[in-house]
Amino acid sequence: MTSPIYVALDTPELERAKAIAQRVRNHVGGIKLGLEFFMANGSHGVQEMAAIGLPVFLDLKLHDIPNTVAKAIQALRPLEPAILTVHAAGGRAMLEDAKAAAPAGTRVVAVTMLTSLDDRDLSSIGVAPDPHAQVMRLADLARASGVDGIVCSGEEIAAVRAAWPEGFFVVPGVRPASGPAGDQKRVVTPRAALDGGASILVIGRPITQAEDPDQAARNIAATL
Ligand SMILES: O=C(O)c1cc(=O)[nH]c(=O)n1[C@@H]1O[C@H](COP(=O)(O)O)[C@@H](O)[C@H]1O
Repeated sequence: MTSPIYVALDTPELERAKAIAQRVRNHVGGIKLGLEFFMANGSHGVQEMAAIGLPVFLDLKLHDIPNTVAKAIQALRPLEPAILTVHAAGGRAMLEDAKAAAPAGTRVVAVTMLTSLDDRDLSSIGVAPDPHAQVMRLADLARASGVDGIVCSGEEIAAVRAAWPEGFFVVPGVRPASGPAGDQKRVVTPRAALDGGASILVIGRPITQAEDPDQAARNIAATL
């Protein structure tokens, strides 16, 4: 069975990203490249990482007017990422245009409420302090817009899966039982996220900051 773990290679250093990917490649299902990597290495860096042979999740969390997001995705088309993120809060037209602009084989997933936020953070941006309701609302919007799925925390995944059985769901903010949460606020274990119905798990620092990333990935895989 292919591993549901996508390792988040959050580094600006191409050689470090390559080295970690090579070390963990037998214990993960794919690699995630985000803003930090993309700002430093651009499309060329993504192509070099793709050559390693694992599926690439390009996590740029696009959020702008529909035309700008669609043009940005058109510019990324040659990369043919397996997964691409946009922000659900960009609204229906943006989500529709993002999906239309993406290559046929790319799953477009909409970030709902970042796992680094909690109810107080919602209040501070003028949104009702109810993470569950906010995620469900944005999941409905994402589904109606025709994108492939959403990103949410492990706290909401079971309800999201029940409401959208065929959706593709990405769960970050997962931590092995003993690990530090760092800047993440809505955290569950990898096992709990998978049991709740996650399609894939995004795991960064628990693997990349470990003394032995390969062993860390193995240990997490053994709990699934
Ligand atoms: O879209 C994401 O991947 C994402 C969404 C979200 O709500 N929270 C979140 O942490 N992420 C990403 O998931 C990764 C989590 O990394 P760690 O906290 O180190 O495991 C980072 O690359 C984040 O950018």
